[in-house]
Amino acid sequence: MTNLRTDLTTKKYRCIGVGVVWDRDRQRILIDRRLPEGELAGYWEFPGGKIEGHETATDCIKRELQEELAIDVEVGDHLITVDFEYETLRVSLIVHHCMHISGEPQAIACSEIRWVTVDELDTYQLPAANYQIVHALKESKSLNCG
Ligand SMILES: Nc1nc2c([nH]c(=O)n2[C@H]2C[C@H](O)[C@@H](COP(=O)(O)OP(=O)(O)OP(=O)(O)O)O2)c(=O)[nH]1
Ligand SMILES: [Mg+2]
Repeated sequence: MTNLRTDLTTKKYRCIGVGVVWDRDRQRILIDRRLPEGELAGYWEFPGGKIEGHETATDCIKRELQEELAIDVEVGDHLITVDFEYETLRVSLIVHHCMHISGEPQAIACSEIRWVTVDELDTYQLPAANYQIVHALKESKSLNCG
């Protein structure tokens, strides 16, 4: 009971807009590597960030991708929302498919960027919450391929 109360009062909660950015021929997705210090240091992720008070998830994703990677995207369909609890943080990741419109991705707020296929995602170290996203991507891919 004490632990539960401590968790409820001290655990930070953040709502994050996340983009699965497809290249023009819809073969590859953009992932970035988090900086070597801070939360989830060195993990690979889908780009995104905190939803500000006034924003929709779509607004947030468009803004974050411009700020973090200097790319312009069209935010499309919702893929999945993942609620996940880390040791010191609770997050909701609101994930949308995006189309890359323009701009060569720049590693502004991350250490590295790569375009990868859905199958290649398995070889990268991703935050625990992201496995649900990868699963949803594989499911939508198998549906698309009939
Ligand atoms: N962007 C992103 N965040 C993720 C993913 N998976 C995952 O667990 N997270 C978590 C890690 C962080 O705790 C949180 C997002 O934090 P962030 O550092 O990107 O947030 P931000 O860009 O708004 O940065 P800041 O305001 O905290 O400086 O969501 C993911 O695939 N992409
Ligand atoms: Mg971010």
